Amino acid sequence: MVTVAILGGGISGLSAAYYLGKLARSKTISKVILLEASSRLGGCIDTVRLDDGTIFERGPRSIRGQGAQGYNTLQLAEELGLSDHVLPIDRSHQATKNRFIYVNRELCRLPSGPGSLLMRQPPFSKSLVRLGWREPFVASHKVEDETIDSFFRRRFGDEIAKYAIDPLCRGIYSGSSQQLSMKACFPNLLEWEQQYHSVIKGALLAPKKKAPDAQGSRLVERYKSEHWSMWSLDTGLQKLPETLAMKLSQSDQVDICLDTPCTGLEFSDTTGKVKVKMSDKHEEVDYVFSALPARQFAVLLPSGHHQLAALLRHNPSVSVGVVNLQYEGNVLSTQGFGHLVPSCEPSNVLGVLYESCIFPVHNRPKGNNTRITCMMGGAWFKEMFGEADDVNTQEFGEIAAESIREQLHITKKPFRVIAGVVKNCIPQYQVGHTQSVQDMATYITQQSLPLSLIGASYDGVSINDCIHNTRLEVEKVLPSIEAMAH
Ligand SMILES: Cc1cc2nc3c(=O)[nH]c(=O)nc-3n(C[C@H](O)[C@H](O)[C@H](O)COP(=O)(O)OP(=O)(O)OC[C@H]3O[C@@H](n4cnc5c(N)ncnc54)[C@H](O)[C@@H]3O)c2cc1C
Ligand SMILES: C=Cc1c2[nH]c(c1C)Cc1[nH]c(c(CCC(=O)O)c1C)Cc1[nH]c(c(C)c1CCC(=O)O)Cc1[nH]c(c(C)c1C=C)C2
Repeated sequence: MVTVAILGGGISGLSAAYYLGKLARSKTISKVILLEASSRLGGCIDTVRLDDGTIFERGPRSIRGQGAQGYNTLQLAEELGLSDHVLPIDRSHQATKNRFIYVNRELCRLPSGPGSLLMRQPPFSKSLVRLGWREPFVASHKVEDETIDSFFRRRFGDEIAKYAIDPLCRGIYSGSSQQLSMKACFPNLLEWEQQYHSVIKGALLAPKKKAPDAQGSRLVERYKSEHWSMWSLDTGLQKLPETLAMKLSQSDQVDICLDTPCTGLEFSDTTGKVKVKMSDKHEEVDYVFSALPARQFAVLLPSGHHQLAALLRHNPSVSVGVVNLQYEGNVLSTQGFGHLVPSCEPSNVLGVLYESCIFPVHNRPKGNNTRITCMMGGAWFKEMFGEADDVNTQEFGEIAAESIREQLHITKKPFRVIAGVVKNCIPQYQVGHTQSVQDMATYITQQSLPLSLIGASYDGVSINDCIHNTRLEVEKVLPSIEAMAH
């Protein structure tokens, strides 16, 4: 009988336990222990549910439906019985179409849809078509990897790099386009440059990916027929890890241990087993899935594996100040998903989400009120606010309220402000990241370590990526885990 340990109770760790239970042949895995350091499951997914019915997200708020990864999460939601709890947003919704950047004290709508590519919209000096038409004629470079900023500057010019790509990197990674890796974050575009000598030509000529299979999922069919773009859940995204945990706790094989940090690992050459250390005890298991942020996993490795530890330390993770604000009345004059602030602007804020517009059912049910979330820090956290452990979160609330007053012209005072810091929450895939991940895999194979690395640190930070990559990894290693039973 085989025993497995999963380190980390975020969405990746929980998905690993779920797919092991779903895909393993009956009774081959006798026990799965999932260790979570904190007193809560879900990791970055963190919904605040207030007594008056208001729902705020401190972490992710929406999941995209597109592609194999998006379909997989919808399928998971359906398997968990969450179909009737899904809050969809369709492609014609304001939150899909209206995304803004705040430049020169103005909110500027980002182009969406083919028509808007032809129009000049501030802050751009020309239409995106006129800014980008030369790209197919720009000489291509054979580079292994480079920063996102350098790629877009050389192919599309400064304006696109500054006003489209820089804020995009802030709105997904809380990161700097001058540090993030093109190969890790936008691999297709880099490939198109190599293969077609142009991103635009690649977009037009590359064979279109076959539409993924809906796998018989009714929720995926609804996504397609109702033209959804993204979705959440009626009581917030936390319901996803909560329901996963509930489902897992119905199994005799799974043991979820909260407040139980893993403090170290030891790999035995003789038995092939792994000693999983906790503060006051240990467990011997046959296989380990680490769903921890890479740098936090690095410190758990025994000293003999310093080469793997060094690779795991390649990327930093950044902290994000998250401030949820609630106002009486409908104070938002601009409807949309939110706005991002490019790094060239003199603002402490990365972006502002117009939560009431995205998911109005999460508003306080009685009365007219507005919810807004402000995010700050990220790759600039230290230079703006100092060490994440030392910040005064009240100051964050004040900065957020002031930025909202200035950027959205909301002069009313919020009646509720919830400010906090989500520490080291988004990994920054720096140049060379893809190679590091490959080197980690090679090391694990060469050393025959009974270990899988899953989670946001490796191959995509979105919830979709975390769940889908975990599923692929479980499918890949399950035969060898099952073979240990004999
Ligand atoms: C502010 C914010 C907004 C986001 N918005 C979106 C969005 O809109 N859409 C989207 O798709 N994605 C979004 N993301 C990204 C997404 O939420 C995360 O990448 C994803 O949830 C990471 O999941 P994970 O399980 O890999 O890691 P985590 O959620 O970080 O989980 C790791 C877990 O390991 C635990 N742990 C740490 N050390 C130990 C130890 N020694 N022993 C045991 N346990 C340990 C931690 O307590 C944690 O619970 C957002 C992220 C943030 C921070
Ligand atoms: C300002 C900080 C952040 C905002 N959202 C995130 C951060 C760090 C995190 C985040 N947002 C998205 C993802 C998932 C990406 C995916 O592949 O699914 C993550 C990790 C979704 C997203 N949000 C914005 C964009 C352009 C995307 C990409 C996918 C999509 O097009 O839907 C824009 C955006 N993010 C934030 C704001 C204020 C904002 C405004 C336009 C906040």
